[in-house]
Amino acid sequence: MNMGSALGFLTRRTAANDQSTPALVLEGAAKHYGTTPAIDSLYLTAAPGELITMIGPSGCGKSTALRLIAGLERPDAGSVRIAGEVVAGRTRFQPPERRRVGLVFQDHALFPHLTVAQNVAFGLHRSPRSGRRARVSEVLELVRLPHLAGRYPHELSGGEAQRVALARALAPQPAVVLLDEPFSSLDESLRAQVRADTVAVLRETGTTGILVTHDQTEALSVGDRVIVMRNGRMEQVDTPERVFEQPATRFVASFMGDADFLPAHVHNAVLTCEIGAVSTLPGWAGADVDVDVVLRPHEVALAADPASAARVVAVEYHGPFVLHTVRLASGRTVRSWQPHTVRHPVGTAVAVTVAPDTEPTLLAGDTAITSPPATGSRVKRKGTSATVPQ
Ligand SMILES: Nc1ncnc2c1ncn2[C@@H]1O[C@H](COP(=O)(O)OP(=O)(O)OP(=O)(O)O)[C@@H](O)[C@H]1O
Repeated sequence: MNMGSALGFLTRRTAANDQSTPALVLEGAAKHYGTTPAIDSLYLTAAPGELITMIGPSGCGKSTALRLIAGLERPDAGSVRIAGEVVAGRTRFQPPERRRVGLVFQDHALFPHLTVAQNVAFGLHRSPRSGRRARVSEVLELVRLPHLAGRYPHELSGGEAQRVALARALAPQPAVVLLDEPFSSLDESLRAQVRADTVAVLRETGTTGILVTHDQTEALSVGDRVIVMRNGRMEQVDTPERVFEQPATRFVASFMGDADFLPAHVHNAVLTCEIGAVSTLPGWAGADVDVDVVLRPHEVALAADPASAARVVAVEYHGPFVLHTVRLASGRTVRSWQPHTVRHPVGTAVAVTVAPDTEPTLLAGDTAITSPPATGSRVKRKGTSATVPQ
């Protein structure tokens, strides 16, 4: 049964879901440990009901960001506002239990000595006693576990425990639910189902969620927006499509999916690189400039060609597709996805081209550009630099 479709009668939109008030606002929130900035001036506005995924390398500050929002850490600077209320700022600090925030962790963090129902009721100690039992039943219904109300955590499967953790987080009707790698302890087949169920419940209840993940596919497929973090900063906050198709920086391009970078040149509005013409760039007619072009494996086409200097150097079978790595004449490599029936053996000479209609990202230095750099500015390429002609 699709859990989302069964939930209509349980939907309860809260004051926090007032569409005019952002569920969460970070304004310059920062946190240092000693001299290390774990979080460096974060700005974010999350709309009611929005689901935002957060991804970045280990140590980039994802958990610290969640801890600041939850009230488990005090910001050194900036403020945190939840459903219109300042909960951390220059003169104010609300402890976690006074914030309208729910938490779901990777390890579920259920109390082992309490039953499922008691775990869910735990967050309701501020609610009138009379309504608690009904609310516990309601959220257990929401996660499809009313029949397990009397069980203890050790009697639950991983997926069930995660749904109880979600029910507990949602019981007090928080304005924001923070989910810190909630599915990473589940095995792969279960993960997809629990993830779909969790997203359905968040959507159905109109709850705003910030979900930290290490999984790129999860970040792109679950989020209305994706935050890509790096070194305590938000490198890009954007829709999944733009994060993948129009990465703002070299780092985002390489972190979110496979990407290869080739030196390229724009002249007469045509972008060319070692493998030939890539695309035309209307609006770049006057530009004569060096850039780097970002190529993703699905954008690179291959054809056996004995006359080509490019050689296949690795072939990886991934099931639905086969990843070919090709060394070009320059020694640089690019990767190409081929359908699962296509296998160019290692050593095959191949012609490499860019798939038609590709609109690749261009980089000047580490930053993506969508228009020609200003005349006379310096365009830095990794390891080189060039001056845009006057
Ligand atoms: N209590 C602490 N004391 C000192 N340094 C800390 C503390 N907590 C985190 N840090 C440091 O702050 C930085 C950010 O850590 P954080 O746990 O937020 O990263 P993360 O992105 O969640 O990492 P991961 O993906 O590995 O969980 C790291 O350099 C970490 O070593």
